[in-house]
Amino acid sequence: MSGESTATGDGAAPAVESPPETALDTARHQLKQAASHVDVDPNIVERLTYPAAVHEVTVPLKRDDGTVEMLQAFRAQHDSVRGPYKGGLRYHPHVGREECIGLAMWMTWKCAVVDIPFGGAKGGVVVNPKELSDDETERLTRRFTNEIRNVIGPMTDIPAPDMGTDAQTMAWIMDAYSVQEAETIPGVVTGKPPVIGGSKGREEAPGRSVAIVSRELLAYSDYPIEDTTVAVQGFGSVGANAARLLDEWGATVVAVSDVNGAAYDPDGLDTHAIPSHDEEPEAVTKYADETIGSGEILELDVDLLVPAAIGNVITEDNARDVRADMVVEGANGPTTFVADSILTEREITVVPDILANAGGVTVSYFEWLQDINRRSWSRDRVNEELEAEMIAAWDAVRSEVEERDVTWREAAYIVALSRIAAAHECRGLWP
Ligand SMILES: NC(=O)C1=CN([C@@H]2O[C@H](COP(=O)(O)OP(=O)(O)OC[C@H]3O[C@@H](n4cnc5c(N)ncnc54)[C@H](OP(=O)(O)O)[C@@H]3O)[C@@H](O)[C@H]2O)C=CC1
Ligand SMILES: O=C(O)CCC(=O)C(=O)O
Repeated sequence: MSGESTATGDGAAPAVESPPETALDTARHQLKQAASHVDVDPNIVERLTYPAAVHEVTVPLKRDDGTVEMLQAFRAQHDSVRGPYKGGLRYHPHVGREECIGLAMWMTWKCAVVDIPFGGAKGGVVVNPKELSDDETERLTRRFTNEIRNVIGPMTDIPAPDMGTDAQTMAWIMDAYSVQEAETIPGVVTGKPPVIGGSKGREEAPGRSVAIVSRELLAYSDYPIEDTTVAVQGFGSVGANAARLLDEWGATVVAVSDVNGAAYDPDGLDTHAIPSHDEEPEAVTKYADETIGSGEILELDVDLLVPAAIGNVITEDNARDVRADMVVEGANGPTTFVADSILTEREITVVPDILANAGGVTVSYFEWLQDINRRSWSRDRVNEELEAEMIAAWDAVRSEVEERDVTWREAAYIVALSRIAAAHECRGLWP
């Protein structure tokens, strides 16, 4: 299938080697570790070790030259005890079945940490979006929507953007789905453009929550933000928004990177002058005076490191070279399980993805509420409510850190797993 040959194409030029642990391995290890801290029915843990369903489809893509390529695509649905499945869709050459399951599990915990009434899902198409024209991306998206339309819906499973997809992709999904249903159904996806029911502030939200959590961690650790140095790997929806906010709030952002490498200035970069992935892909190093490698950014001697690109970048091989005092995970699963133990042993504080980047799905929830009510919120209201939700989640996790003397990741899992297990107990697991 040509989707498989696309998967090994060189267009994305990954800056890291193939993953030593799959997202699913990591997610399962983390669940097992969390379960050891919580008084939870082992049958519930066993249930949560597996996805409820994984839908695998093949999508014919008609290229502009008239040829047709068959692409592989997935939608993994993990758990819906607290509400409809929720999670992003990525277009990336390395999308895989196990990766989608692991990412769907993280969505379940993430929604529970911020206490929003959704479960976890994730999906994607095995394709390099940088090799597609806009027309090809639209055709692919509409056809993919048709292939999964029976398993998505505003009350069942609600996709959103992730790597390689954006607001326009969500608009095409909403349109393709609505045409089939013969009515306009904005709530089938979130992360849409505001003109068709998207929420103001959704695009910046995951980066904003990474910045909020970083700010809280710095205050908690007695690091004045104006004396703090930061490095951010990935300058897309998550990384660029996080870097720019931290810059605005007084931190010195010394390095930001994309797939080609990093712009570096020990005196601080002007993050607004560097094009984000949305503004111009692969342009971070284009205008920089000084550059370093994409991997090197992870080993800079900074106070705070924010990996916000792809998964599995901090591994057994480089975890001992990380020199930051704190890591706030912007990407999903940037730290492998083994690397996480090494960072813990080295007393490097790691705030996990399921808390740090949860602002995206939180504002997706606000968007879904706005769609149901057919009433839009102001950007100020969105940002104020996001701030309140993130601080509540931060406080819940911080309490567990303090009371149980566990890592921030264990604490976030304890909060999530307790809420999910309580819902399973209450609904009854075994019919
Ligand atoms: N978008 C969302 O709502 C959310 C996303 N996330 C997670 O955050 C991460 C980033 O997503 P998002 O910001 O949306 O993605 P984008 O596609 O907007 O941006 C990704 C960024 O990472 C860079 N990048 C890609 N591959 C590599 C690589 N191999 N090495 C270094 N840099 C690389 C890209 O560079 P280039 O421009 O050169 O391609 C780009 O700057 C993912 O893990 C995603 O799952 C988490 C929560 C919500
Ligand atoms: O907004 C959403 O529904 C999900 C965003 C996402 O995929 C994520 O948080 O990883």
